[in-house]
Amino acid sequence: MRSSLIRANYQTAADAFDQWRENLLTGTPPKLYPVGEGELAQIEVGPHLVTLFGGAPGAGKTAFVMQSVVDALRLDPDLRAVVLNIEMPPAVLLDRQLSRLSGIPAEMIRYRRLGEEHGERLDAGMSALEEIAERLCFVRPPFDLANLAATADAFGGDLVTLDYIQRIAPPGQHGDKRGAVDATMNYLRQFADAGAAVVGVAAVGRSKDKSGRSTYGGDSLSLASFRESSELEFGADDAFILAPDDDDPSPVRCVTLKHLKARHTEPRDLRLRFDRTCQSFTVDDGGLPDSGKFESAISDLWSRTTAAEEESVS
Ligand SMILES: Nc1ncnc2c1ncn2[C@@H]1O[C@H](COP(=O)(O)OP(=O)(O)OP(=O)(O)O)[C@@H](O)[C@H]1O
Repeated sequence: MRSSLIRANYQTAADAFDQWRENLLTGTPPKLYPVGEGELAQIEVGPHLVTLFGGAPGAGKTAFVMQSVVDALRLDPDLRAVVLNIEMPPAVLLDRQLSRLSGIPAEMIRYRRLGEEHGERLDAGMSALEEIAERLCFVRPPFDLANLAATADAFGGDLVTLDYIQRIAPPGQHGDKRGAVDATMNYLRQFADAGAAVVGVAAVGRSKDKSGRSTYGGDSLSLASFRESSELEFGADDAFILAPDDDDPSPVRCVTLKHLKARHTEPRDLRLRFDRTCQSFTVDDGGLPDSGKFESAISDLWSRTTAAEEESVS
C-alpha cells in the first residue's frame, strides 16, 4: 500500500516535555534586538522571527528599517547585520543615516554642501557610524536569496534585512511573480528557523477607499495590501504598515506604524513623526518632535552651532 511507504514524523508531548519544562523554568525569555529606545523597543525583531514592514512608495520604509538596523547595532555591541537593498547603494544609505545621526539635512549631505559650521555635528554622526561599521555589511549583486544566505554565513550576520522582498529573487524557476514571492517567504522562514532575525520591507498595493477610489490611504491599508502574495502575511511573525496621516507635504509628518499582525503579542500601533529632512523617525509623544536622548544631544549641538553662527554674523 502506498501509505506504508510514507514514514510518519512526529514527537509526543511527553518526549518534548522535559526539554520544554527545563526551558520554561530557567526563565530565559526569547532574545530580541531592540531597534530603538522607549516604545520603539516593543517592536519584536529577533532570532527565529520574521518582521515585515510595508507602506506606500515614499512612506519611509527604507528610512525606518535602516534606522532600526543602525540603532539595533548601536544598542547591542554583539549584533551583526546584513542589509540587502536593491534600490539604494551603501553610500546613499550611509548618507541618510549620517543625516539622522548628525541632524544635518540630508540634502546638504547629498550635495556635499558641508562647511566648518557642521564640523561638530558631522564628527558626532560620523563616529556613531564608525562604531558600528565593522558589524554592518551590504550585499553586493547578485541581489538574490542565495547570495544573501552565503553572505550572512560568511559575515556571521544575526540580523538580515531585505529591501524589498518582492524584488529579491529566490533560487529556482517560479511560474509567476506570486510563485516567486511565495518561495521567497518560504526561504525567509527557513532563515528564521535557522536562527536569523529577518526584517523584510514589502511593497503594498493600492486599496479601495469608502467611495471605491483606488488609494494608498492609511485607513484602507491592511494585511491584504502586501503585494503579490498572501504568504507574506502568513509567513511573518509581525507585520507593520507605515501609514502617513494625510498627504501633508511638510518636512515633519505624523505617521502611524500600524501593527497589523502580531503572532506572539497583542498588536500595538505606534504613533511616530517622520522628519524627512533628516530621515529620522521619533515616537510622537504629542510634544516637540525630538524626544530620544541621541536626538536631544544633537539638537543641543544644533542650537549651540546656530547661536555661534548668529554671533559671528552680528
Ligand atoms: N533630502 C531629502 N529631504 C527631504 N525629504 C527627503 C529627502 N530625501 C528623501 N526624502 C523623502 O523621504 C522619503 C524617503 O523615504 P524612503 O526612501 O524611506 O521611502 P520608501 O517607503 O522606502 O519608498 P520606496 O517605496 O519608494 O522605496 C520620501 O518621502 C522622500 O520624498
